[in-house]
Amino acid sequence: MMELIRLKECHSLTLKYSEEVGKGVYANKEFKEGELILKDEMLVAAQHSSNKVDCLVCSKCFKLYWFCRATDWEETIFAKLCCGGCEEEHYCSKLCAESDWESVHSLLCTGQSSGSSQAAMLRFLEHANGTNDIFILAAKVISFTILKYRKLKQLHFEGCKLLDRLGETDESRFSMLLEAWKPISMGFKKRWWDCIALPDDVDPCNEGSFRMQIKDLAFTSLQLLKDAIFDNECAYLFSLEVYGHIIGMFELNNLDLVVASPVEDYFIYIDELPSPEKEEAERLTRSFLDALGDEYSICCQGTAFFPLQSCMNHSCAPSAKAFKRDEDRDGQAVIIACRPISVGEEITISYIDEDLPYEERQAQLADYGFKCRCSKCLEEQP
Ligand SMILES: C[S@@+](CC[C@H](N)C(=O)[O-])C[C@H]1O[C@@H](n2cnc3c(N)ncnc32)[C@H](O)[C@@H]1O
Repeated sequence: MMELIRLKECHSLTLKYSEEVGKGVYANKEFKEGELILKDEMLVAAQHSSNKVDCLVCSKCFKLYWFCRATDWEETIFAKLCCGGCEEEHYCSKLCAESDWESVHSLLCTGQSSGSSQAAMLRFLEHANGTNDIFILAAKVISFTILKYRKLKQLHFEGCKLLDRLGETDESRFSMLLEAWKPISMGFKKRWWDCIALPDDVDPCNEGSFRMQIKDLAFTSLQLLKDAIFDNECAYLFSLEVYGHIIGMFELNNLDLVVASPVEDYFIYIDELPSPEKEEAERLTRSFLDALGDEYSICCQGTAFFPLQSCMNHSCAPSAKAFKRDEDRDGQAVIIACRPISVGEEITISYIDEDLPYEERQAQLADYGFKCRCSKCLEEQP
C-alpha cells in the first residue's frame, strides 16, 4: 500500500490499518480549507452503457469528446479509432487509444485484431449489458492484471535470456501474478453476493435465495468471460471467489465516475454577464447549442476504481470532499479539504448526503455494510 502512495508521490498522505474500520488515509501534513489533497487516477473505469448514447467521452481519460483539442486534422481522424478496430471504444487521441489497448482493451476488444475470441467476447458483453454492467468493469480488472503479468514476465525473461527460461517456475510466475494484482488488492473487500444490499422489494425471509441468484449470475458471467479470455497461467483470476470479490469491491467502494459537460459552465458564465453582453453572447452561440441538441449538458457517468480514494473511510462530518474544480475535466478523482486538517488526522469523505437526518443516513450507510459511529452520529443518535 505504501508503495502505491510512493508511486503516486503522495508524500502528504499515509495509509494506516485499524481493527475497527480496516484501511484509512491519514494526513502527513497540514491542509488548509479548500486545499487539494489528492488527485487519484483511475486504474480501470467504465461508462454506464445507458450513458454512452447521450455522452461521447474518450474511453481512456473520459474527457468529453468535442472538448479535447486535437493537434491537427489527421490526428483528429486517427484519434477516434480503437487499435483493434472495434466500434465500441472511442478515444480523444492516439496516445489514449494506445495506452488503453496496452493496459486493458486488447483482451476485451471485439474488433478484427483483438486478443480474444470475438464471438465469445460478444456473448460476454451482451450478457453484461443485459444484466449488470459492473461485469464489464470486473473484466477490465482481470484484463489489466493479465496484461500487466505478461509485461512483467517479458521484462523478467528479457533480463535473464541466458538462463534459457530456466528461471521460469510456478513460483516465479505466481509472484509476478501477485505483483500485477497488487494495485487491485487495495480495494479488495467482500464477495458481491455477501455484501450486496437487499433490495426493498425482496422479502428478508427470501434473502438466502436472493444471494444465491446473485452468485449464479456472477457464475454465468464468469463462464462467458473464461470462454473469451481464459489464460492458464492466470487461472487464479478466473475463480468465482476472486470474481465475486472484484465485483464486491465495486459494490462497496464509493467510486462514481463523473465528468461534467463544459456546456454547464457556459450557462453559469452567460448568466453572470451584464446586459447587453449577455444577449449578444446568447445570439452568437444559439446555433451551436441548437446543433448539439437537447442533451448537451448530460455529464459522463460510470464506475471507476481509484486505488487511494477506495481506502478513504466515511464520516458524516467529513474532513474532505470529492469535488471537481473547473480545471478537472477528466475522470480523475479530486479530493479537497473541506476544513483545516492537522497532521495525523484521518482524511474522511462522506459516501452519502451528510445533511440527511440521522435515521436516513444510517439506512443508506447500511448498504455499505456498516453502522456509522462518527462524531456527528454519536451526537445525534437517539
Ligand atoms: C471505500 S472502503 C474504505 C476503506 C476500507 N476501510 C478498507 O479497509 O478498504 C468502504 C468500507 O470501509 C468501511 N468503513 C468506511 N467508513 C466507515 C465508518 N465510518 N465506520 C465503519 N466502517 C467504515 C466499511 O467496511 C466500508 O464498506
